[in-house]
Amino acid sequence: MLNTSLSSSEQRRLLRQAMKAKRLALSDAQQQFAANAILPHILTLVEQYQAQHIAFYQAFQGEISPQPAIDRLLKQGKKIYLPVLHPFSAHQLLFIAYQSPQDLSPNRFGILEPRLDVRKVLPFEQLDMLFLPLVACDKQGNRLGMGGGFYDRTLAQIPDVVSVGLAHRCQQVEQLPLESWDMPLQHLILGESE
Ligand SMILES: Nc1nc2c(c(=O)[nH]1)N(C=O)[C@@H](CNc1ccc(C(=O)N[C@@H](CCC(=O)O)C(=O)O)cc1)CN2
Ligand SMILES: Nc1ncnc2c1ncn2[C@@H]1O[C@H](COP(=O)(O)OP(=O)(O)OP(=O)(O)O)[C@@H](O)[C@H]1O
Repeated sequence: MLNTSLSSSEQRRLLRQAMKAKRLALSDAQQQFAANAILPHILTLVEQYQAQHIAFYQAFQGEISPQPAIDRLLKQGKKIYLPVLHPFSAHQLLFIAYQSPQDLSPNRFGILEPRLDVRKVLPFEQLDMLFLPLVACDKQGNRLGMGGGFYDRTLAQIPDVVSVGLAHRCQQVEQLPLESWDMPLQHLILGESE
């Protein structure tokens, strides 16, 4: 996978392109299968850490969907949050409480997010667990995202949060080309698509 004649940023760009295409090529049935396959692993980790305030995301462009877990954890009385693009601060995320699909509208990338309501913003330090989407990951738990640095910045600001990457098995490579600011994940849950 690594081609040493290319710079790290060029390798990362090419890997992003290839892995986004892989994700998008999965059928609806494969997506459904994978989303259900990760559900028990998510529930076990939440139980293990006794997490109360938990952030997920709304899947887009072929990302593995955490929706079955969101629905189940809401029923258990957990507090669920979703990332919202900060209105003024570039490349920063806020986490807003989520209760139902009616709370959501698309942001500038077309990703569904809760409407910004200052009363629903969670201070970073209160977040117990953060489930993150990714474009590619490796066997050491390193993560490559969409390239905005949103989650790397967030993780740098919440060093104590339990970070869990969610992905399709086909998004894992042997070793990612890394940069100094990359934040490794504590856990990785990979869904088989069939
Ligand atoms: N589901 C989900 N939500 C998420 C993320 C994510 O990766 N997945 N993010 C994780 O960071 C943040 C949003 N970051 C994003 C960064 C880049 C692009 C994107 O489509 N970039 C285009 C260029 C578009 C443009 O410049 O206008 C591209 O890569 O082609 C989308 C989301 C917050 N919410
Ligand atoms: N903690 C940080 N503080 C400031 N800048 C950062 C930080 N982390 C990453 N960046 C910047 O963000 C940009 C994108 O980083 P990178 O390509 O690693 O994003 P990514 O991990 O793919 O995206 P994301 O984290 O949003 O999923 C880089 O230019 C990097 O310098």
